[in-house]
Amino acid sequence: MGLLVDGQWQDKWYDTDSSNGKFKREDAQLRNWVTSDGNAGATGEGGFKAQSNRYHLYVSLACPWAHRALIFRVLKQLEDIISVSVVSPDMLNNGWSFDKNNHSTGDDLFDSEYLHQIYTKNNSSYTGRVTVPVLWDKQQNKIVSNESADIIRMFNSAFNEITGNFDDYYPKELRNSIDEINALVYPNINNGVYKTGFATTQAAYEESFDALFIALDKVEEILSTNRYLTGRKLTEADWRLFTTLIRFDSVYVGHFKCNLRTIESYPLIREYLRELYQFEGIDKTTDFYHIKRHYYFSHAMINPTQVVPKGPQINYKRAHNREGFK
Ligand SMILES: N[C@@H](CCC(=O)N[C@@H](CS)C(=O)NCC(=O)O)C(=O)O
Repeated sequence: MGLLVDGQWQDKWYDTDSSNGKFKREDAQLRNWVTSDGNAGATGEGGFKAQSNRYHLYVSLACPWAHRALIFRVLKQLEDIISVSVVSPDMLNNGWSFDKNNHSTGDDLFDSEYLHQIYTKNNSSYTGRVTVPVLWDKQQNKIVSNESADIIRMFNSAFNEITGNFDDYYPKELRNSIDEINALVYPNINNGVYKTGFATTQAAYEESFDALFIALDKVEEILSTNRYLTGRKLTEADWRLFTTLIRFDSVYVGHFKCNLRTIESYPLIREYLRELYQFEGIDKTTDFYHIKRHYYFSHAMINPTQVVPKGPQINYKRAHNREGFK
């Protein structure tokens, strides 16, 4: 675990001393957009036109943020258009690696050993954390984006003319509701589990723990009247929540001490989670070996023995009861 400083790799854990034990996630720095015509998107520079076989996605199958991108690649039928390399689940002294002997596909573009080499290929004096997902432009040999929230919006619409898939997970009429749900889910749940698990003081831990379960209770309440988070239509907001829910009972309950309740103990969320998991193509984006191995083996500061738990045994494929909801 570490980061790049002026292009040099430094092995360092997150600094929580300067924030009273609170984990603060660094903002993604590389924020260009692939667009259908190559014009600049909401942030960054232009020049990234949607084209078949031009872009490559670097992911970890363990990571909830990278998982979003993989899900949108499947939902939007981009599998033949955007290629993928998967890092090893073990993120140790050199950060994410491409060790083919340890469950990585290898780096299909440059055969690099570590993901930080992709960041320095893009900018030889880069300073910052080396995170997944990364969207790489094979034509210009540079990083388009390392922000999953942006990457899923690009995938949602930029390639529509190429794939003929016009499914819209961020439709105009629902944008306000989606943004509202994201504002509840991101800080309290998606990032909330990390804030809880990486807290290094009791007070910081309890603060995010409480906020996390208040937010999950709120989600349970929403799902009592709505099939999906914003109503009848499955949107980006649901997929953003899904990647945390599917890791929750296997990892966050134990490893991150998010143990007031399990997802299996929420009568509505557990069914909703199954519905999303059973959506076509989603199970193949979800890998519980990578998920459990990454967290329990890589965070030696939290789990020094690196022993990975065998359970829990949960059948995400059993029938769910969400069909009745309108
Ligand atoms: N804002 C980023 C966050 C990505 C992120 O933090 N990924 C984690 C893996 S789950 C990572 O690569 N962490 C490495 C590190 O922090 O050094 C996004 O959503 O794309």
